[in-house]
Amino acid sequence: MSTSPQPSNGKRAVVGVILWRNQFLTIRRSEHVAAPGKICFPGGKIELGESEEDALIREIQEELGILATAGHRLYTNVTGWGTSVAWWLTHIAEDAEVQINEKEVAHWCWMAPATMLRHPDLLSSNRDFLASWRNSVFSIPGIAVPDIWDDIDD
Ligand SMILES: Nc1nc2c([nH]c(=O)n2[C@H]2C[C@H](O)[C@@H](COP(=O)(O)OP(=O)(O)OP(=O)(O)O)O2)c(=O)[nH]1
Repeated sequence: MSTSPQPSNGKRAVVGVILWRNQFLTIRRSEHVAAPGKICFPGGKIELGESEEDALIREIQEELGILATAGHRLYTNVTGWGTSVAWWLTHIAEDAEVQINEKEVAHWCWMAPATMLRHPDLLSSNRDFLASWRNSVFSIPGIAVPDIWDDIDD
C-alpha cells in the first residue's frame, strides 16, 4: 500500500469512517482535548511503531468502547496544522453498544453527509475529506455521493 503524505509537524493520525444507513458515525470532541467541541469521526494519533489499522482499532476502543475492524484506506491528506491523516473505512457490529469515554468524547450520533458538511462545528480537515468525496476523488463502498448537498460551496 502507498504511504501517507509526510506530515509537516511530524504527527500522523488515523480516522474511522463508519457507515450505517447512509450516515456516518460522528463524535463531538470533549472539552478536555485539542479542538474541543468540534464534530469529527472517531480516531486519533498513531503511536510510534504502530500500524494505521492497529491505531484505528485502539482509538475506537478507547473513545467508543467497541471493537472495530479496519476495512481499507479511503483517502489521505495533511491538515492545515500539518498532521498527516489516513481516513479508513471501518466496520463495527450491527448490535455494537457504544459507551463513550467522556474524557475524550462529549457525544456521538449518526449524521448524514450533507448535515456533516454544513455543520458549523465541523473540524476543518473533515470539510476537505467530504468535499473530495463529493468531487469523486475517491469513493466509499456502501454509500453513493448524495445528489443534494443544499448547494454548499466547497
Ligand atoms: N479524531 C479525529 N481526528 C481528526 C479527524 N480529522 C482530522 O484531521 N483529525 C486530526 C486531528 C488531530 O490532528 C489528529 C488526531 O488527534 P486527536 O486529538 O483525536 O488524537 P488523540 O486522541 O490521539 O490525542 P492525544 O490524546 O494524543 O492528544 O487527527 C477526525 O475526523 N477525527
